[in-house]
Amino acid sequence: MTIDDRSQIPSARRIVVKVGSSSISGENAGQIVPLVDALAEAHGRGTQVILVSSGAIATGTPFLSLSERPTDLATQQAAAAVGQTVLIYRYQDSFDRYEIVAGQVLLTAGDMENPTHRSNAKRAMERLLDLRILPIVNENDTVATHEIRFGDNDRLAALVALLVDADLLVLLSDVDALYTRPPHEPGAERIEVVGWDDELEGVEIGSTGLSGVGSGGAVTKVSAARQAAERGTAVVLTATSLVSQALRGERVGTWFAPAPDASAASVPGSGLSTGSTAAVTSDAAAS
Ligand SMILES: Nc1ncnc2c1ncn2[C@@H]1O[C@H](COP(=O)(O)OP(=O)(O)O)[C@@H](O)[C@H]1O
Ligand SMILES: N[C@@H](CCC(=O)OP(=O)(O)O)C(=O)O
Repeated sequence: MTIDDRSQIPSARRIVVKVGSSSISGENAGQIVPLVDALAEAHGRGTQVILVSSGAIATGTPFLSLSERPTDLATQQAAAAVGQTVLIYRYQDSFDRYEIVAGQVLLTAGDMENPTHRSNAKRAMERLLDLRILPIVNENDTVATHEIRFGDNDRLAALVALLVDADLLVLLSDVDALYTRPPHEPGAERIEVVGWDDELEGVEIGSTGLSGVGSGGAVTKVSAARQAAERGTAVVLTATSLVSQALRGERVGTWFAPAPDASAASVPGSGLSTGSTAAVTSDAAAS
């Protein structure tokens, strides 16, 4: 189904929620519990929920006795190998409170481009959802290389949303919305709605935030949101602390309106769509 408005979110059939490293690692590791509460609430009303979670490298870093996120690929892979198991344990421990079983799915960019791997991933995901298991997806960091890495999980989340034909993609971050400029800068204003085909004229989108933990920043979030919206999947970009309000359909974050005729904007066979900029519009114009 097409979700045209936030108020329809509670009746979504299938949603993908993406959370970034900065929101669920380090001093924010405690945010896993309220995140799981919100996902369990949606799961409990019959929505099929897929979580795309970053955080393997950030979670693993202290276990390697490193004080900062490693910069070289091999140490990132080592940190991810250690951190991914800890991360999944933390999620499952929290989902146990609701008797929800999670399933780990690790994907690479190559998997999404290779038709056989892609259909294998789709089949596995569909089966997990049929079985009422909640898939937790991350990039397969230990086998990915610089050339094939997604580079950020925002794009991975958009690809997963398209793969499983989700009604809604929720991109969570450490800021509550997309702003007209990096939110710590003076004069930054919250953007309520972005039309699927408008240009973000005058909007300054920075890379990663002050935490130094994430890797994508708002650039990758806007790009991922556009890719999904152009293909007809609605997107909410908001803070991890507002996920339960977002999933209840409250007016939080930035709403990326889905294209009414998704096929018109797509590139056949690529799984992605064209266009590199989005636009700020008034609420009335875009919704
Ligand atoms: N125009 C903007 N609107 C919102 N956030 C922005 C903007 N420009 C830069 N950012 C930054 O992007 C950061 C989110 O990206 P990142 O740190 O990679 O987080 P995550 O780990 O959640 O992916 C925010 O902390 C914010 O400071
Ligand atoms: N796959 C990596 C994600 C890298 C990353 O930091 O992504 P993000 O926090 O979404 O910007 C990990 O789990 O550490």
